[in-house]
Amino acid sequence: MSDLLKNPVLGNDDIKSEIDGKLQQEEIKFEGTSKAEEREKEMAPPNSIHRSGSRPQLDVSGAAIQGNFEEKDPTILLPNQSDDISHLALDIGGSLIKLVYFSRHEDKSVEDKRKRSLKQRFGIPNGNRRSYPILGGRLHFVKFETAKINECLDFIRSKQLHCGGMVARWPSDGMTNENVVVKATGGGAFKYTDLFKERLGVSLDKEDEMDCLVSGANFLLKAIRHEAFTHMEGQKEFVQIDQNDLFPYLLVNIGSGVSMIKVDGDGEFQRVSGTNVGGGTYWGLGKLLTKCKSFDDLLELSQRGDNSTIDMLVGDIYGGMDYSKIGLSASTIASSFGKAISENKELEDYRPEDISLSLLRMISYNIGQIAYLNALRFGLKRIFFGGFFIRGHAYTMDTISFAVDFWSKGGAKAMFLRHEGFLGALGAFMSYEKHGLDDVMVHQLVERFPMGAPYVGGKIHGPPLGDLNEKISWMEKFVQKGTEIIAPVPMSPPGTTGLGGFEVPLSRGDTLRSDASSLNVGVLHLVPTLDVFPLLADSKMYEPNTIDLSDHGELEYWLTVLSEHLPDLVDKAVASEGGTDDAKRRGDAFARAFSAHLARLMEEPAAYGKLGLANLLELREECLREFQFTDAYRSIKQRENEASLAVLPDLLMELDGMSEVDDFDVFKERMLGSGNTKPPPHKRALLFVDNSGADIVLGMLPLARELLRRGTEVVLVGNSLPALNDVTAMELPDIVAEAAKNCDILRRAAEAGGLLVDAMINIQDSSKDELPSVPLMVVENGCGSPCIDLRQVSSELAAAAKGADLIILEGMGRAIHTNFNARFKCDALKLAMVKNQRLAEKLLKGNIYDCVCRFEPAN
Ligand SMILES: Nc1ncnc2c1ncn2[C@@H]1O[C@H](COP(=O)(O)OP(=O)(O)OP(=O)(O)O)[C@@H](O)[C@H]1O
Ligand SMILES: CC(C)(CO)[C@@H](O)C(=O)NCCC(=O)O
Ligand SMILES: [Mn+2]
Repeated sequence: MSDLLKNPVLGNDDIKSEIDGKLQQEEIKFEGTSKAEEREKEMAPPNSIHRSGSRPQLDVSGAAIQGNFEEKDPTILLPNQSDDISHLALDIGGSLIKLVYFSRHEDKSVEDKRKRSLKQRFGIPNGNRRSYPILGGRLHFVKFETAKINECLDFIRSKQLHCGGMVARWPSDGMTNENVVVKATGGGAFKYTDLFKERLGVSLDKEDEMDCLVSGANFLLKAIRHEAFTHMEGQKEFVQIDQNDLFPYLLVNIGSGVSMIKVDGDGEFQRVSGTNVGGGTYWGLGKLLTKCKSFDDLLELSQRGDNSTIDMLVGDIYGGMDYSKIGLSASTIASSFGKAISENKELEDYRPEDISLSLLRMISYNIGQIAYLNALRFGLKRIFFGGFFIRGHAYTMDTISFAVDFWSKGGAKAMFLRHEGFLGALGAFMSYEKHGLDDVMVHQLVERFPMGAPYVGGKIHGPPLGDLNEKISWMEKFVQKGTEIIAPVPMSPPGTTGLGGFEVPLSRGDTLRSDASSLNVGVLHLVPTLDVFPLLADSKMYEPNTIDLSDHGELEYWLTVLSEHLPDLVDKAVASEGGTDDAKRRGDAFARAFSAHLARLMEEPAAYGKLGLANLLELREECLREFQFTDAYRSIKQRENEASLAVLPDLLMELDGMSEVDDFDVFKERMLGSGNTKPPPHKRALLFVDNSGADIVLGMLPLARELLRRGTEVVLVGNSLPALNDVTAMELPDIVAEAAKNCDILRRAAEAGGLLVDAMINIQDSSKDELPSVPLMVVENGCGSPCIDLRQVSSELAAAAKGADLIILEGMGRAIHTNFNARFKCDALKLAMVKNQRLAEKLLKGNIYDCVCRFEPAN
């Protein structure tokens, strides 16, 4: 007997259960597709739509190479290529307007000598900036109620999203919008054409709604890691879809109405079914029956509901008995709302909570069932559900999953998409072919979760606050009034529906666990210069995180560690900015914001997608940057570097006095050989460095020096952005230059590697009395976190890695928290001191302050 039969009131206890168990992740299989089904499949209307992939012509007249002609991929300026492609796309549906818009990254990259010499050596491409004009920026996701379209128009105007690429040139000149065309889909693209022309002066370029849903879904499933997830009995489990095994699938978009689309490939699909009983039905009927003022209120009501007061159950009909012969238990819903017929009650006699739940279950089950039937009809293995009816709501997803599971007898599983309601808008955005978004690869996208919107009473109100001051003053108001604030403070644009931010569940579920999260999506950063680290043994199987935070105990522990460390971090951050009043305000706001993130994650660990310790640590750094703390450890790092550099000469002398460097067994053998055999030195070593001060100066530099002495090229790999007291790539050349003052080996290697700017000339006319040295180089790793995800590294690191045959990962973040279990194509050495008791015990069966030395030779 299935679970549905035993317990149709799915939820209650099941839903409350904590997120520590795991769903079995299986290939979804239907038990056989019959001949009749095959026939049906053939009879389906042959209206598959194929989309042309042609790209518009570039205007290359007057093209000129910018900068150095000798570069491998120089930037080409196209002065006559108009840049007025819009950076906004819309999906105007029956209930909601969805916006996807793009903001360009400021190009802060400086072409210093270090970079130029790396380019010469490795031939690093320019990040394809021109071939992907859209890259190098952020994609934002926002929604509004269609009924409040004016707010949407105001938002577009306030952000100048309607001005295309010309905003920088003529910011306030209304005339410039004349030729701007904005891609739009959904029925409203037709209905509101004139309104957009009148109010914003832009023309809407209509894109087919189904076309957009499909290209949006295909993009997400291919380009975003862990976009899809299953949700059963309160358990969310991210699914990694194999890009080469994505099609065919059934896409069920639950908007106001429901569309079911069989997707066979990019631009290859067929709308096979639909139902008019959808999200609009739930919200519309719910509004009439409960007098609720908002969709969220209605959904919240359902969480306290008991539908058996309204629904007619099998037991109501069968005198409390199961109808087991046909597999129905007494508690199965026989007829939604059926109890209302026989009782002599008015609408007022029913609890709105019960009505809402009954309605939600009726509609979700029905959609789940129709979806299953269509999947069966075409022999489809996967069903993805999108549309804003789902709204990240645990109970809704559980109900749909349950229906699919029940009807398919466990053979099929429903899957959901994190960007649920934005498929159409994303698809419309991608139809700007000049953006080249369809070529984006997984490793070029980074999702971030800024503390976007005011957060009160466990709820996020309003749109993300872009302005720093606005953010801080909101946080301050929050502090003053605490949880008493229930209404959002005025902000622009008012009255939007909870966008860009995240909400903390209101109740952990008296009856139902809420994860009232209207938007669990962050801002998508597109970074064209990111690459997959080429020395990973198996990049598909690679998992950076050593610690799995889906284990509740682990999550709790690490969240506590981070919150306990917070006051100290704030002190340091404030001090790093001179301890001014402004810095104090920002520090305070940072602390609130970061605590809010932690609280949110404690409540719902998967709120921001799949969560690992590395993500948490990066979130903290991002949050600091968000409140403009660019380098909290700046002065501490400086002090420690100076102190260490002062004792370096003595250390080097001591090391030189030793017969051989203090080594450890296997690595020692690989380096020094045994007996008479002297193994050849490595050709090039990548040293992923960690902390400033003694760590880099007295640890890694002497190690680099030993390698250089043996004739191994050394590449120091430093962070692109500051994180804790980690040394950054930017800081390394100066540290090396200081160290080189007292050491010939380092000096000559640094010269050869282009690190000593003044000495560059000497290399050119090659000093006669010195033998040429192997180079010591510095590359940035592409990240700003104490950990490193090797699926997303800088192109210069990827280029340097191509000739490397030794990797040394140093420090807790890079060698233990992440990459402890990573396997490489070449020799790898992982070095760290374990500064955490729990890790020492659990992971290494050792003690705090033990040192880890893992040497893994290439197979
Ligand atoms: N804040 C909200 N306001 C109104 N409806 C919401 C809200 N949040 C979620 N919903 C639900 O989402 C549905 C709309 O989903 P979606 O935006 O995907 O569809 P749509 O594009 O407006 O409709 P259609 O595609 O049928 O034209 C609503 O009918 C409602 O059930
Ligand atoms: C009409 C659309 C496509 C508009 O998005 C949608 O609301 C829908 O699919 N409605 C269901 C219509 C039907 O197939 O019965
Ligand atoms: Mn829609």
